[in-house]
Amino acid sequence: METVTLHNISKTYGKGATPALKDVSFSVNKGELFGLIGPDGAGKSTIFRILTTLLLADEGTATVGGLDVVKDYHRIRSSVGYMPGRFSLYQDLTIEENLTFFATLFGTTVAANYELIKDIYRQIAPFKDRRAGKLSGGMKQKLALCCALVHKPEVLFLDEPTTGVDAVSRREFWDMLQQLKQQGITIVVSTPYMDEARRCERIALIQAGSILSIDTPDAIINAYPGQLYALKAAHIPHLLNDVRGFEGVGQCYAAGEYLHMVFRSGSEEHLLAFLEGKGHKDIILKKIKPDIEDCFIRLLTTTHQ
Ligand SMILES: Nc1ncnc2c1ncn2[C@@H]1O[C@H](COP(=O)(O)OP(=O)(O)OP(=O)(O)O)[C@@H](O)[C@H]1O
Repeated sequence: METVTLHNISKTYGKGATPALKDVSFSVNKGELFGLIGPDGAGKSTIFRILTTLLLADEGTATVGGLDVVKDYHRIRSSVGYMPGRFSLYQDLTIEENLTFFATLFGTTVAANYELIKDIYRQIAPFKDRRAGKLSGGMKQKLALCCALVHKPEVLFLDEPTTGVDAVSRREFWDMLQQLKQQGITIVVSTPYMDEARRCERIALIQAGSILSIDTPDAIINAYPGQLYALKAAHIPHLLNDVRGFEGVGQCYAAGEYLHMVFRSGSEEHLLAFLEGKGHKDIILKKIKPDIEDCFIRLLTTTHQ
């Protein structure tokens, strides 16, 4: 059953501006952990603002829990949890005061829905008298999640919850989301970190207001056309220039300590001979499986050609 739907949603902020969303359509199933994956400015926050009824789309329709975001905005607001990208807590209130405040706002109490938040809250409870402004990034994130959950929402919208948080806290956060999913909550989460896509059941890759692809991470990876290679040599900056000068190579870009590349028409032997001729040493060229970032880059060029 579909819990969140968007049909042909478009949005432009102000006259003459570049559209933030262009004809976006997708749906999220009940109980699904769905990821919106894309770089800054892709349009992720705009989608969240429309779905949480804070912003009107110019065109298209959207529903949450079967309710229309325009007509039924009031009912939607009480049935969803929203953790906006920018830190949304009251800096001068303590952990406990923030949580009580959000519970009161929704006409409930912390005790009434404690079961849902207890595993997360336990981790920050030792600091419950500390002001939110004095918490670490990871603790702020846990508190914000508790506040978004305290009224037991059916759908949870999390806008870049792991941005600016350390690697361990990021991993812990995704573990928490898996646990919430077990409790039947539908979760829509955005991230600019491609490696986090793997933690979602399905993802939408989004760029410049358009959806490039929607599927499971595995299906997106399996749909990668052709063979991807990783290439390394003693001097990487020159290598990138030289490879780009070789006719038979299609895309080539830096990816960690390697370059990732695909052949357009050339072969491994020809490329190796070409690079050796340019004086490159210790060359490693190997076939690799793409990750989500490779798929994203590939989709970007095929979509914009
Ligand atoms: N209030 C606003 N007024 C004008 N333009 C806006 C506003 N909010 C967003 N935009 C523009 O709309 C586009 C999409 O922005 P959006 O915030 O939805 O992207 P995002 O993927 O969430 O990225 P970010 O992480 O940077 O917020 C961007 O070009 C952005 O500059």
